Amino acid sequence: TTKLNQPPSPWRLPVIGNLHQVSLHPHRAFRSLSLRYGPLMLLHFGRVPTLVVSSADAAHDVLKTHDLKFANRPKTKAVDIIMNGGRDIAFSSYGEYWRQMKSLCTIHLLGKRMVKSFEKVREEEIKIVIEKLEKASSSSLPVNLSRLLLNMSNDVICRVAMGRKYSREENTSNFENQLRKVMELLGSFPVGDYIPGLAWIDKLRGLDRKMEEVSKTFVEFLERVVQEHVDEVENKETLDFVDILLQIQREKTNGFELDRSDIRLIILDIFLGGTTTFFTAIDWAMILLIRHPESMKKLQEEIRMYSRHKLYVSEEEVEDMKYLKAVIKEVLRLHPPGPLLIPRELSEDIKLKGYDIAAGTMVFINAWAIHRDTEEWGQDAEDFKPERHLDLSLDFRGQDFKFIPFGSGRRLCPAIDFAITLIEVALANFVHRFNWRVENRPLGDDDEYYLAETTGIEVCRKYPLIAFPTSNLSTNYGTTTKINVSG
Ligand code: HEM
Repeated sequence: TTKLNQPPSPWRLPVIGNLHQVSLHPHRAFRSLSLRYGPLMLLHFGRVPTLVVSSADAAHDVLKTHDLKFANRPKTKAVDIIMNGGRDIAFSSYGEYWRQMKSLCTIHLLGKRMVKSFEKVREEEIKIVIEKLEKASSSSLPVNLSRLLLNMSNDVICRVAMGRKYSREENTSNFENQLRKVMELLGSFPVGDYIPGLAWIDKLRGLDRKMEEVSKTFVEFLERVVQEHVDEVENKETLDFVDILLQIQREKTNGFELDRSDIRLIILDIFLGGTTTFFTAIDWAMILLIRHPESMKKLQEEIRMYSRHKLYVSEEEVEDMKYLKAVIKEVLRLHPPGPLLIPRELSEDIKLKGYDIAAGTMVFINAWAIHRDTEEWGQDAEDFKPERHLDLSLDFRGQDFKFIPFGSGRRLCPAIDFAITLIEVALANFVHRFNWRVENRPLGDDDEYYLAETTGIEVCRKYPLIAFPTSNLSTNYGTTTKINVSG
């Protein structure tokens, strides 16, 4: 090792390495360290060498120049138990199986034509939220907007993936709780992954048992859903993801060989990839707009210009709204739902910017830090300023390495259109129909409260957004079905 030129590393402790420096907010801890040690920094999580990438230039080298070599995901115990040994899209190693599953999802499930086919589902679910907001508005009561947005995200994904809501109406709490448990366990920190000698601690904490339990519950639930689809006889107007996957299984479309466990894993992946990310993006967008009234006003004016006299802003109208798109880009810049993307693993030894990086190194791309880099974004990089995107042709599809909320390269998120379409139309409607306010905090700690983050790899706002909607319409709404779309 004396001959190797390794990237700079902070001082580390025996056995645990740099684990004590990670903190509850790894993206923040990594940025502080990278300001001292540079944009390519080598840490050690127990026995696992871990490269942290914190500049657009270094991200370009990893995600573009050496994309193929960085295309694996690290295997963790949680992935192994819950995701069936990582035989799925998000976690499996780069290879033939992953290639097949990803192209199947990109083309058959998440392509533009499919996204369009679910327009009605989005509209219905957004109107359900609008109806609740109208009720709160007429009685001047606050709503737990975060809860409403999370339910909406869940319900859209449920209907798109499985044809109906397996949710609150019938025991959803069960389904939603299980989903939350999976997320928590996938983001948990099994000590044994990094320090094998201490794997007994995970057993003692009951982590292994919880993972096995949650995996079993999900297999049973998803198996029931797939079987219900097999047993269905009626011809459906709109096919959901399970229908399409079963069709592909029957017809072996494009040579895809799918078994039941593949179908179950794809659906689970869609839930894991979709639910919190949608919710997180809209939740941040709402609080940032509420706290920046000048941006809120500009956005409301733009929406009114394109959709005057309409009760519902359609997806077609949203297409031309440049300021709305700039707002969403700014939200994803400041608060990417996956601030460190999803970790990668290097498959062979390479040289990167003159440094030697060994095969097996785990890699975090600190998108959060890159999105706030003053060299790339200017001195006001920390400020919420949607205007900065109006003159930039910068896109989030993985070509501009200073802006990578959906990642880049082979592992790019396959659901960009799917995600952005819902975020745009939902935000346009909530902002168009209502004026919003939140109460000032009695202790004057507004920033600490409203901008606080959860811990872990997927980061949302910590505290629920309790807000007061005031309807912009005098119309009274009874039920969702009475809402007149054309106005
Ligand atoms: C605002 C919404 C979303 C954001 C910000 C987001 C972000 C990301 C990121 C950062 C990655 C990792 C990329 C990389 O390693 O380079 C990813 C991967 C992935 N996302 Fe998304 N995502 C969103 C919505 C969704 C939705 C709605 C779905 C499913 C319907 C989804 C499914 C996936 C899947 C399956 C992968 C794994 C791809 C692979 O490993 O090849 N995502 N996403």
